[in-house]
Amino acid sequence: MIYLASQSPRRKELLKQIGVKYVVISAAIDESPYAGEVGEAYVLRMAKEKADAGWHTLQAKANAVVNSANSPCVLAADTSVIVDGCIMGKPKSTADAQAMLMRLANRTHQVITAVAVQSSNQLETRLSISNVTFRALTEAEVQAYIESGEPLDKAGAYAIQGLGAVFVQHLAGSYSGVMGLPLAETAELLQLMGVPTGLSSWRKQLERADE
Ligand SMILES: Cc1cn([C@H]2C[C@H](O)[C@@H](COP(=O)(O)OP(=O)(O)OP(=O)(O)O)O2)c(=O)[nH]c1=O
Repeated sequence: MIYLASQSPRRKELLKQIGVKYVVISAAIDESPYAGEVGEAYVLRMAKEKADAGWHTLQAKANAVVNSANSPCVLAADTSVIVDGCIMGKPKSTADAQAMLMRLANRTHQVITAVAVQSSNQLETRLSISNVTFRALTEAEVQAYIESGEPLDKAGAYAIQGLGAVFVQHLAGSYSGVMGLPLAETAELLQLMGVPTGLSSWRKQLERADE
């Protein structure tokens, strides 16, 4: 069992996809970048701060820790879109979303997701960097996309897993990482912490069948 310090529906869905059971806890932090902070450093700092805030929430609920069979751990992540060194988080308004999407049109940008797992004596992180190429976009189709409501809670104002997929010509990297939680890296961190995934229970079943 792990504690997920995230309100992102995508992160919940992706963890479920690999058969990880979790409990959601709150982890509110200030997400403003420092002056001059570069994308990789920023997302890593955000993921660590979310994991740390989640860990403090957990400690405040002492029972959860005491009653937990295994030593608990907190998982958090952060995703940003980077273009020309500029960090794009979630748009603050529809005008902001329009500006972001027009800036991403007809070129390649990076999507960086950091994952952090905090336990009582260990903090481990992983970084996933993907390159995504958008086709050319018209103002009218961007406007229609914004009216769908999809962009407003997504970094870079689009969802590769949603209608935004029609803008994506090429992806080099991790699909789940772009969506908010890189699953290869996440599974590796969970394995380090001794948290089972769906694959580990399949492995156990296969081992039992072999006996
Ligand atoms: C680029 C991209 C981002 N996103 C989402 C993933 C994240 O939820 C969001 C980036 O914002 P984040 O600040 O990383 O996460 P969040 O505020 O949604 O959730 P929390 O901090 O509670 O964990 O953008 C997609 O769903 N699809 C995409 O293609």
